[in-house]
Amino acid sequence: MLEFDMVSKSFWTGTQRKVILDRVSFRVDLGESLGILAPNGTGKTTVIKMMAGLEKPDEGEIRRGCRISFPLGFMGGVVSKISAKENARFIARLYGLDPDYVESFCRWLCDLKEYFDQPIGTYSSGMRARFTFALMLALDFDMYLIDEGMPNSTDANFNKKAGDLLAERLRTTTIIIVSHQPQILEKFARKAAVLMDGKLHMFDTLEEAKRLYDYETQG
Ligand SMILES: Nc1ncnc2c1ncn2[C@@H]1O[C@H](COP(=O)(O)OP(=O)(O)OP(=O)(O)O)[C@@H](O)[C@H]1O
Repeated sequence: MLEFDMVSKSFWTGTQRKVILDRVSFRVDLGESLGILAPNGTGKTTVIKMMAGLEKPDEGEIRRGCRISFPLGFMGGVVSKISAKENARFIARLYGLDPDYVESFCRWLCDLKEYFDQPIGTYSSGMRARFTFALMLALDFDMYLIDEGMPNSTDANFNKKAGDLLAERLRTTTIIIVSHQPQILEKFARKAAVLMDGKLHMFDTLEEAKRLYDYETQG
């Protein structure tokens, strides 16, 4: 499980305080994938980072009772000076996994050909997105954190392979996905929440969440 207990978070922008979460409590249990709908700029990325432990709450407590992924697309642990191969093997060792397996899984999924052995600093943003997505799926997590859906890749072959794999993972793992587009959440989660004005409103269905979201964003 992942639990937020009276968690608050805000940023000082120089002229005002931007409140992301105001004493928010909720819990996500394994097997209950959750989609969080939020308009742009309300704090989707910040909340996902807090779930992963990359951003600290100002107040309150975040409890993690399972293996939670880094956010999809997060490049923090990846070193640009070395190749995808070397990164994959290094990170596999950090997580106590077989480096040969992680390397070959990533090589197959992101299909970067000879670039897989070149420094990541030479990749396009789409190639990087493909690699970090492959790496996330190669590691064994109970909960996957996804910011705004699939990686930004124009490679149709990769999108198909990655989409199928993610759908397959959904049967055995739990996904928390944040987006401003309800249609992205539909594919991943039945339970949904709306993040706005520092509060997280939880609903049993995406339909109910959409009603509040549409009302608030479209009037
Ligand atoms: N470290 C920081 N210092 C100050 N303000 C920040 C910081 N991080 C985020 N913010 C502000 O907090 C708000 C929420 O940011 P965040 O990136 O979490 O939103 P988001 O919903 O993911 O946005 P988008 O949809 O545009 O990607 C924004 O107004 C942003 O400028």
